[in-house]
Amino acid sequence: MLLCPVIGKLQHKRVVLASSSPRRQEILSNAGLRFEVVPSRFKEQLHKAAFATPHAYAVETAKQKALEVASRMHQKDLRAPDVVIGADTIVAVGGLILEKPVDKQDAYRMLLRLSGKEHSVFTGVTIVHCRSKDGQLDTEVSEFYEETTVKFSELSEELLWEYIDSGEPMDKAGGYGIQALGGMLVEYVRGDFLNVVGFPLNRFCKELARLYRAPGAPGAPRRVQRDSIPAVHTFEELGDADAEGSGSGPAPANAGREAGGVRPRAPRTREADLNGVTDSQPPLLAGLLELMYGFKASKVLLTACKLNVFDVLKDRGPLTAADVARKIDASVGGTEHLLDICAALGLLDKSDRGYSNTETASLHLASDSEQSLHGLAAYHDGPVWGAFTQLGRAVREGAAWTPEPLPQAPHERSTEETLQFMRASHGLSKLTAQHVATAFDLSPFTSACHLGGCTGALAHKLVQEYPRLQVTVFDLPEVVKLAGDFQTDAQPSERVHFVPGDLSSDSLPPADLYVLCSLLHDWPEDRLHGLLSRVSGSCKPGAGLLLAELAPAEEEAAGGAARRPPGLRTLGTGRRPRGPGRYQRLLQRLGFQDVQAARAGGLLHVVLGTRAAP
Ligand SMILES: O=c1[nH]cc([C@@H]2O[C@H](COP(=O)(O)OP(=O)(O)OP(=O)(O)O)[C@@H](O)[C@H]2O)c(=O)[nH]1
Repeated sequence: MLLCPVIGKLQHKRVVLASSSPRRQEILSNAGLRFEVVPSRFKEQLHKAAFATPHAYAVETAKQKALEVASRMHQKDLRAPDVVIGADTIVAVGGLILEKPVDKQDAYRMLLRLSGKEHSVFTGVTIVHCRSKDGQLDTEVSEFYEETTVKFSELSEELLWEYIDSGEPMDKAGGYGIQALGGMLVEYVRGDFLNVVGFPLNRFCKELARLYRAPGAPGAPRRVQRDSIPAVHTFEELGDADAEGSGSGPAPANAGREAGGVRPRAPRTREADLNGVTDSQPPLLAGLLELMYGFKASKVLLTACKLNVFDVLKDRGPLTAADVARKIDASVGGTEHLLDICAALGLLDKSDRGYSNTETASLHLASDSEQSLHGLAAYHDGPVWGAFTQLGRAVREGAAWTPEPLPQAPHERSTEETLQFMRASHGLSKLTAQHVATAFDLSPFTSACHLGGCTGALAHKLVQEYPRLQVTVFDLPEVVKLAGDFQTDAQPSERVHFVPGDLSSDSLPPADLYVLCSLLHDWPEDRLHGLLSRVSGSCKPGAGLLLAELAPAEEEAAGGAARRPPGLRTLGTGRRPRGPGRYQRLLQRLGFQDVQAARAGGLLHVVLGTRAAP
């Protein structure tokens, strides 16, 4: 029996579930839906840190799963299915996203993290309507997510391991199955139970009802245009893109928007190309053009930050260009043009009532938000931009230059330049500190030394996470002198101490854990070896070394970078970024044992080794 007003809408369509999850298959077939199952081959490895919220990550992953299947079936069958459904379930706790555990230890870490606490389960769902037109796949995407709160009891070690040994956690988000043995761990659930199991049936039915209202009514599925911030070709195109985006056909109130994050819009791009269905442009040529045009988008973003556009729009309703112009003390025409480009880049929302921040802009581009990257923007708009405008001259004259000019020449900096560098580093550290501090269980260590620890953002997170830990921040005297300007907490911890010194020449403060974070990625091999040998020499047997470094983009890690320009974050090293395996081998060669690697959010990977007795 099926309830015709909802599931019946799909009765005469070829429906495909792009999921291998037996739970999703069961939930949907119990609801009377007839469908084929084609598991997606999309790798669930999007950069989590690139998403403003956990649900934005789940929605994007669900979308990519569904689009991959739609595209593959279209190519293979020369006939696309009518509807493809994709879903992704994740657990979010304390700023972390948990997916399926990779092994028993991982399951243990996840369950320990959930023990005695509330967490959120998000399932992102995407419904892709497909049509073949002139041999091309045309897709219309609708997406949403559902959140359920789950509270776990305190779990004893014995119960944890018995549960892990049952094998149940391994294919389940967060390492538990609420519908089976895992139900015993749960104190209460607030929200849709089936959402935790893997598919929010109730919300899905509401979405179908909304989508299949009279054709042309508001809420008809929106055409998906592009899934990243568009490349800037000309400013004029960007203005057009915005006009297209806001004027052409109704977009459902929640499509794209609910995912949080930057909402994509793109100018005059062929749909099929963007969904990866056909890729008529050689990747290198597309990459080449993006490199040529990319600086325009950077400059728009950096300028809007500098003029405090995102501060003015934060926590306010939509403002007109004239309102914004008044507040930033700029011309109305110029401001309007800048705001339009920001909207076209997906940084602002534009409506009839004016402009407002996207969630991402308020979270990362306003100067006073907890996760602000305003300092990083100012650093790139100032010294980094300055260094790059002098690049040709530096190359011709043989002057030393690097893409990150300041850390390389610390003694030549003015106080303001040092502060600018510290603000940039502080923003990034605050964003990644939680992930770095919790990637491994560091509770056996009682003293740590963060080498190049700058403002102490990571040190403060470490002492918050580990109540027995004392942390020394070791950095250049001029940095230590200014570190007091950067309060990371209302109550600075007495367990964080600052010691001035130079990493490459002074003896390192004693500690049983040394930490290096986001420091080594653009160092040449000899300098890297030199520092790691010095650190290794300071480690007593049993002491640890924790390295947290930029993770190469997935395609770079997989060796695909040869076809593309190198990742921008490691620009200037002249080689592919080092993956965790490289650091693991280095530590092993230096006499560290039990060297393990883990992901720390989407931006970093972390490697931990223990110094063996000589
Ligand atoms: O309480 C429960 N929580 C979660 C689950 C199951 O966990 C997985 C979540 O993983 P994902 O969303 O990535 O889906 P996959 O299984 O990998 O299938 P895809 O092919 O769609 O990627 C999901 O199976 C949930 O059902 C659970 O069973 N109980």
